[in-house]
Amino acid sequence: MRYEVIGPMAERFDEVLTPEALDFLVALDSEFAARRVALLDTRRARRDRYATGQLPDFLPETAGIRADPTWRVAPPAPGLVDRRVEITGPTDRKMTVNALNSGAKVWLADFEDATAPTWHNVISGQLNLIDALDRRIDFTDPRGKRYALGEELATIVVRPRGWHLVEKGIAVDGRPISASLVDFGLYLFHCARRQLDAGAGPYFYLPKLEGHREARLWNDIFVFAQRYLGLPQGTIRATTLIETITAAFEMEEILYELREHSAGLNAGRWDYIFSVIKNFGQWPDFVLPDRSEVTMTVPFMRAYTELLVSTCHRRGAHAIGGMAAFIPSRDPEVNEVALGRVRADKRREAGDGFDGSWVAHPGLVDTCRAEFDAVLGERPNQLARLRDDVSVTAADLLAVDKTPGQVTAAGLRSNIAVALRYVDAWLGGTGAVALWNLMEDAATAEIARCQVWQWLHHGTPLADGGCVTEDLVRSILAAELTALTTGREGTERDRAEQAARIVEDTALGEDLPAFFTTGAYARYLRPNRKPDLSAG
Ligand SMILES: CC(=O)SCCNC(=O)CCNC(=O)[C@H](O)C(C)(C)COP(=O)(O)OP(=O)(O)OC[C@H]1O[C@@H](n2cnc3c(N)ncnc32)[C@H](O)[C@@H]1OP(=O)(O)O
Ligand SMILES: O=CC(=O)O
Ligand SMILES: [Mg+2]
Repeated sequence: MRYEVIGPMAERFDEVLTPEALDFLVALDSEFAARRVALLDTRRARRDRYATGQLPDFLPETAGIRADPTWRVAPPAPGLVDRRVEITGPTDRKMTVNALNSGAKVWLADFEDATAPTWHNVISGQLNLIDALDRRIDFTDPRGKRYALGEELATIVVRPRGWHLVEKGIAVDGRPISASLVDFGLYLFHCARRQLDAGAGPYFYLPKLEGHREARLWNDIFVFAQRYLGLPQGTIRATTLIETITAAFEMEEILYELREHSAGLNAGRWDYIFSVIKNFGQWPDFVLPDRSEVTMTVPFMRAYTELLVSTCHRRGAHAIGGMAAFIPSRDPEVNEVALGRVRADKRREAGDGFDGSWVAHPGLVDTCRAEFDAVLGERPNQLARLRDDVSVTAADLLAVDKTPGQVTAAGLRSNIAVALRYVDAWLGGTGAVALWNLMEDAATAEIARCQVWQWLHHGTPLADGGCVTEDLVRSILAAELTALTTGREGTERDRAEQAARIVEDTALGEDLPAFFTTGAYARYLRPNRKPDLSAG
């Protein structure tokens, strides 16, 4: 097999893209690329079945795994015993230093929801991880602010991109390679030994899995990679995000497949909501109210998190909570509301038995820690707290019609504005942004554009009068585009117009595309350093 590096070699990229590291990626690709493609076909077929009215259920063929009380996942690895606060964020240099110094126990170094997958972001992110482990990442920014690693650093857990994405910057036999394999493979190749030397290990978060066969693929990749690199089997640890409705029916099986390498499950709430709309959005019983009303306490979300905690603890695995999207604000009143919402969210999670949770911003670390401290005290986790009181059925997981709330004109406008502005930022190379006091990333933007599609598809009535029509959506999109482009010239203006086209293509069509990122990446993000504005 022949590889070709298509992305340009910026300064020091040769330290990441060494011949040996590229050989490793090729070995991963030749062993696993076909299985990835087959699993993506399975995803499509499953979605087609849901389109004909079938609903998911717990699998009869794996009932034995669920009924067997004897198996457990591996005990927590060094650095992953106490995970009461985890900060997430992209891997640019400043965020890397800030996240590692934030006081959180874990940093989820994100190549997924929080990163726009430009070639530059992907490779420089890997370089930053290497530099952080070598403690040569300190720098002074143009404002004169000094960034330097402190003494007590968060444990790094890398989240590679999901199976749906490819990386065009590296081709194997003329095809773009799987983005998951690039992010996983480069990090493992360069950083596994560095992490072991530092007393931790190569740890991962696995995003957007749709079932246990995808977990089995990851497990087989881990076994192969450890053998290839001479690492003891079981060195890698992975926390799987349960962020699709289909994976919610296979939590036990996912833990089982990965058990030697598993570090638990995480409640990826935003992609979860996206997945519910994506899979069942065409059915009237699944129409959701305004995004702000789909909270963690509505019945179908509550069922999902309760099942997650009880499943994890029965198997000795960490249950990690999700992201409250509120971020600190410089406006004291707004800030107080945001902190209050985050506090309530983390209090509920700690009380429910989660072992820790996520924050999106260093300013929220203390809030999250205080809530988990109040429940955990000196204990590093609450794995011993079995939730035998929990009993969740398939109907509970699918009780979307019990979600209270309304669809409003403001909710529709907000979704259109968020989708447009987020996609615009993403095309410009930024994968997480603050919009109207909320953290928005790929998962939340997917909800926004899918809700527009869903309401349009059903001609959903608006609580304020009228209903959602194509004319209405187009007129709001046009107004939001005007607002966004005011004062912009040239390529900046072109980028906003591209973003509007992406929103149109992925929210206004007859069919609902599975991800906006796949088409937008194929068409607009070229593996050159600057976003390519000549496409379309
Ligand atoms: C659905 C999911 O998957 S959730 C997980 C994926 N999403 C994320 O990880 C989002 C992470 N959060 C972020 O990217 C950022 O917080 C944003 C974009 C939402 C807001 O960032 P900003 O606009 O820079 O916020 P703000 O100005 O308040 O930041 C203050 C400081 O904190 C830093 N900071 C903010 N968030 C983070 C973070 N997550 N990690 C590290 N540093 C951070 C900023 O870099 C800034 O540093 P500086 O003072 O040295 O310049
Ligand atoms: O990745 C997390 C999510 O909520 O989505
Ligand atoms: Mg997600």
